[in-house]
Amino acid sequence: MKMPSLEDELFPSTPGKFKIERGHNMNRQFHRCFASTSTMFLWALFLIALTASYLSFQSFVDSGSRYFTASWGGIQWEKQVRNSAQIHRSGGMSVLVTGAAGFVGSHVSLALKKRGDGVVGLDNFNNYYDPSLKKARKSLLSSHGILVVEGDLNDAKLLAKLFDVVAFTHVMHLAAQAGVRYAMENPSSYVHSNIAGLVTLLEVCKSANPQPSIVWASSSSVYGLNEKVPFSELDQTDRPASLYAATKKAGEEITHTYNHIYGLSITGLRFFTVYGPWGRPDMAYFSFTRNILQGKPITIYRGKNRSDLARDFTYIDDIVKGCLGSLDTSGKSTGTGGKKRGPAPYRIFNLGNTSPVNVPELVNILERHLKVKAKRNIVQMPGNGDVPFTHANISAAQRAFGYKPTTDLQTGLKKFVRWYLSYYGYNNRKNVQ
Ligand SMILES: O=C(O)[C@H]1O[C@H](OP(=O)(O)OP(=O)(O)OC[C@H]2O[C@@H](n3ccc(=O)[nH]c3=O)[C@H](O)[C@@H]2O)[C@H](O)[C@@H](O)[C@@H]1O
Repeated sequence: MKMPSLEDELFPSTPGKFKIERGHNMNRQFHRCFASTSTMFLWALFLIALTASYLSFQSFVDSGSRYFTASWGGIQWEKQVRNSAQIHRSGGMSVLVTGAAGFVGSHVSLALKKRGDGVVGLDNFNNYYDPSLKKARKSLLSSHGILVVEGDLNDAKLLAKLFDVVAFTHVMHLAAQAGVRYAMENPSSYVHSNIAGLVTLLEVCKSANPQPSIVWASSSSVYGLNEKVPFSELDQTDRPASLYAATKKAGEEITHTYNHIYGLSITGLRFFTVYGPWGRPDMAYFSFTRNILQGKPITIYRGKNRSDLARDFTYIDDIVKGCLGSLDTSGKSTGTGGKKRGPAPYRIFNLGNTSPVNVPELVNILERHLKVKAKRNIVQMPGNGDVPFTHANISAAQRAFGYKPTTDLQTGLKKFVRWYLSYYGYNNRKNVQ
């Protein structure tokens, strides 16, 4: 005798069994047939209802998770983005400013808005330095009608959405992992923002229709071990002294590729140690000010043979003028639908002050403005990516858009100290990291 298979057990109404009954009673067969048809109908209905409720649940979960995990999206949000991007002057531009809650980003955003351009900011508000300072900058921008969207450069969906909502004419790309010495502590953050984030942004820009023109922040640090002064854009830049510098140099090569293949208009700006109000707490002039006011010692690095280190410190307002000049003269991208239609501009400019000041002199100026003596701790410069000096040749930027820095370190630091004291107070009541 054949043993019932597992299949037989699960499906007792096999065709064979049904066959036997059919031979005995037609009436019963009819009823059974009718009964099984209506059962099948009910089952089908049940399955349809189940599928429909599953699908609607899924879409609820999808949209719900968007609302719970992302701070962007929705009709209201799109309206805010459009308002912020609105142009209020003839011949104006709509600019996506990345790193808008950062030091340079917030200043450039305000300057653009004030002259009637549309601005939408993007910033990930990371905690490399005190995020409350970034939030305060965001509030300042918001009071001038500028929206800063919270999101990361590597979020391609968010970037694409922003370009869906606004046909940006320009991108001012200032978001980056900054800081020369921190690269030894957290190398991957430099790759994440300065390489991966840059490529994500360029991918979205190259596919946008129309393509925007891009102006972005490179760095004076790309000159690395270059000793020829002042530093010219034509000098060698293949000997970076830090991973930070290497990622900025890589950015210059990567943007060149996108210019070459896709026809994106690119301008790279090599900033020289930018300082000023609303600045970065990780930079020397800022942390020195905090320590001097708190009576704490400051560490001053010294180079080979007891030589002082020097920087071509550049005041923020001069940098802002350079950024706006670059945007105004950037020329158009030539691609559409990800295809190049002709050659597009590729430019690199130094934006410096052209008069380097050594670090002990920077401290002297701060002492005078703060009316407090610094406790100086002078040590040999550690091998952590620093370069002994920087000095910009700015003739290329001068020719291209009349760039001419006008603020010396003495004047610029006075403005910085005034801001610092009004923001933090003499007792540094706000927690500066
Ligand atoms: O020009 C640039 O491209 C770079 O300028 C700065 O980098 P850096 O010039 O090193 O600025 P600070 O960190 O403020 O240092 C200024 C000077 O003070 C010195 N320093 C710094 C910190 C310290 O505790 N002691 C000290 O003597 C440094 O060695 C350097 O000579 C910025 O931090 C970078 O993000 C930027 O890209």
